[in-house]
Amino acid sequence: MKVKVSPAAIKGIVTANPSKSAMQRAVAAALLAKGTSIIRNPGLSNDCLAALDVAGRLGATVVKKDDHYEITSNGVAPVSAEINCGESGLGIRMFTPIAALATQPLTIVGHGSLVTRPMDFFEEVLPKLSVDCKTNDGKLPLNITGPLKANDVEIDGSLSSQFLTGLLMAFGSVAEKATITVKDLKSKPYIALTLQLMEHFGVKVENDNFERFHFTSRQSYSAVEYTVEGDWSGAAFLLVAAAVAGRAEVKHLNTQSAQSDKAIIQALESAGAQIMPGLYTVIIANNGELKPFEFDATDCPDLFPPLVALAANCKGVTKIAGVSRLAHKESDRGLTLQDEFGKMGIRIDLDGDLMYVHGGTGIKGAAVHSRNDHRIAMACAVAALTADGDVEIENAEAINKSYPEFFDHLAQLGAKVEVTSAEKALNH
Ligand SMILES: O=C(O)C1=C[C@@H](OP(=O)(O)O)[C@@H](O)[C@H](O)C1
Ligand SMILES: C=C(OP(=O)(O)O)C(=O)O
Repeated sequence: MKVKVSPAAIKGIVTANPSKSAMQRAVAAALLAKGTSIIRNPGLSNDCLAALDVAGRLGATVVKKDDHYEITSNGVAPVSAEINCGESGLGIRMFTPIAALATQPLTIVGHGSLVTRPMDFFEEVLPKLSVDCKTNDGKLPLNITGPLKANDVEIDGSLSSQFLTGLLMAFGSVAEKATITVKDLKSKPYIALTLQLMEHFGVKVENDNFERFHFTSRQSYSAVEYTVEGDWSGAAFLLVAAAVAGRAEVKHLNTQSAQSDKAIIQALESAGAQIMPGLYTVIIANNGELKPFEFDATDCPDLFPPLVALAANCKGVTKIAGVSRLAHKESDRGLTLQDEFGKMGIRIDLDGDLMYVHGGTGIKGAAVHSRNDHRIAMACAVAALTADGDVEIENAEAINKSYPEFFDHLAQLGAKVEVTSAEKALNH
């Protein structure tokens, strides 16, 4: 699908989409619980739908009601030998240790960018937990045979926090006395979100400074009701759109959330946008010329694309740290942002872990490509708002991975969005 976004002023009110990070975790906890859990404000993005499918294949009964899902489970009891995690990095890294609680051999697959993302971790760590694991040279498919035994284990958290989320969730239902020790953990706030979610479902884990996670006695997940929070990662694009091109109110955003990407507020503040946060709503407005800023996105890597769209509108050079966290996302996002924003006349320099965005030089109308990366499509759409002409985004359907409502929300805020071709694009 090709979508054309034209320059426009932003004005209006919109409700944030449900967080896929929170929704996928809740689906996993509901699978691990015994009884019926209710998930309100459910996400319907591809990653969320993949999580629901995985829960079904691992034995839960998933029923969609008007405004919520009912997930009934008796713990992990696979009804299929193959589990498909779609394109979700969190999905595969979280559900693999959970699936390994079962005794039967399972094959875990995915598609799109997921087939090129690193999974060596499992081959290294799962055998230490009594799980036989074979990867395809560190990539998908994974073949595992459990059952996983939760004992003391030391892991490396530098590539992704998602592996630790998976181990914590799985240990939560079987560990008696065990400690997970993690070295060099990145994306820490995502682990805070995992612990918060586990506690909501009745499993409590103590930690020392996010370095050691202690399970001290056998616990079990309870089937409960859970309401999915609004998504700071998706909303970041709308908040930046408001900061560069007008004013918007985004509702259903919890400013006390454990989500890492609420840090977008700090960047908007440094850039000089006007910010009016409530408890469950955020109003952002343009406040005249935006200033370049410095920001460390090491622990909130998904903010890079909206930060680049913001920086492109700030007069001067913005410096963002954490580029090394981007190499293994849906695309190699440092390079993708450099290429696609380059087409719109914005110079981006990459220097090791640092990104320099040369902003305020004028954004040009151009034809760009999402590179099958949802956050690149959304960043280009936001950049279009202040461009000197239309920006046409090829493979714009990539947004469905996390935020299918994105173009509708942008249009609701006054952007001119037009589907110029419904045909699926060839990969770039
Ligand atoms: O746990 C999660 O929900 C996520 C963790 C982050 O990954 P890393 O830990 O690999 O940075 C983030 O980039 C991803 O989009 C979602
Ligand atoms: C990297 C992302 O997700 P995941 O790793 O879960 O595929 C993302 O949403 O930007």
